Amino acid sequence: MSTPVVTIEALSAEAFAPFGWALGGERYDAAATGFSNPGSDFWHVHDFDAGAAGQPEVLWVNYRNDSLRVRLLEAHWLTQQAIVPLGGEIVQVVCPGREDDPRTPDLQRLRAFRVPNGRGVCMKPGCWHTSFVFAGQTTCLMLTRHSTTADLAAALQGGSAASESSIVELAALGEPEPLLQL
Ligand SMILES: NC(=O)N[C@@H](O)C(=O)O
Repeated sequence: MSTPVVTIEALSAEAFAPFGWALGGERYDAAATGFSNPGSDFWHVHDFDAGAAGQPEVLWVNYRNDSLRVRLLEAHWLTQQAIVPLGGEIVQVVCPGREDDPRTPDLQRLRAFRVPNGRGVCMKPGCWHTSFVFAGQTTCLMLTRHSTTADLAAALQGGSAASESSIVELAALGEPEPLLQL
């Protein structure tokens, strides 16, 4: 089974639109709700949705996987999830579910985006994903859902299946593990 190679793409709102929203940027968006003066700018970029009855949660996340090989993917079924790198960059891998089975990633449509410091992404619920760095560790601010985090942490710590998230190993699907490249 040959190893698929996936080229890491530059982040843009258009390219990321099938998976969610690209966030932020250095330039003030005068067309958005906000304000600018010589001392600061603020502007609207996204209305985060933690899902019905969801309590939005800020999570601090460190990423250290620099293998650039996609061995597993994760999806959260109730909430959007935003990731904003702080002081570094990440590579965000995203993948839609199969048309006939959203609970299984459609690996033919897997993509990877470079998310630089000062930008971010917010994924739609059900977006299969995983994250990498090029070297070292990148700390990120994450917006997610309180119950999803508690459910996922309990599952990862206890070895049980999560209810609000799914994690699949590509090998268990009989799929090759893509390698990311610039
Ligand atoms: N906490 C949590 O949900 N983490 C994962 O979704 C992830 O992408 O890191």
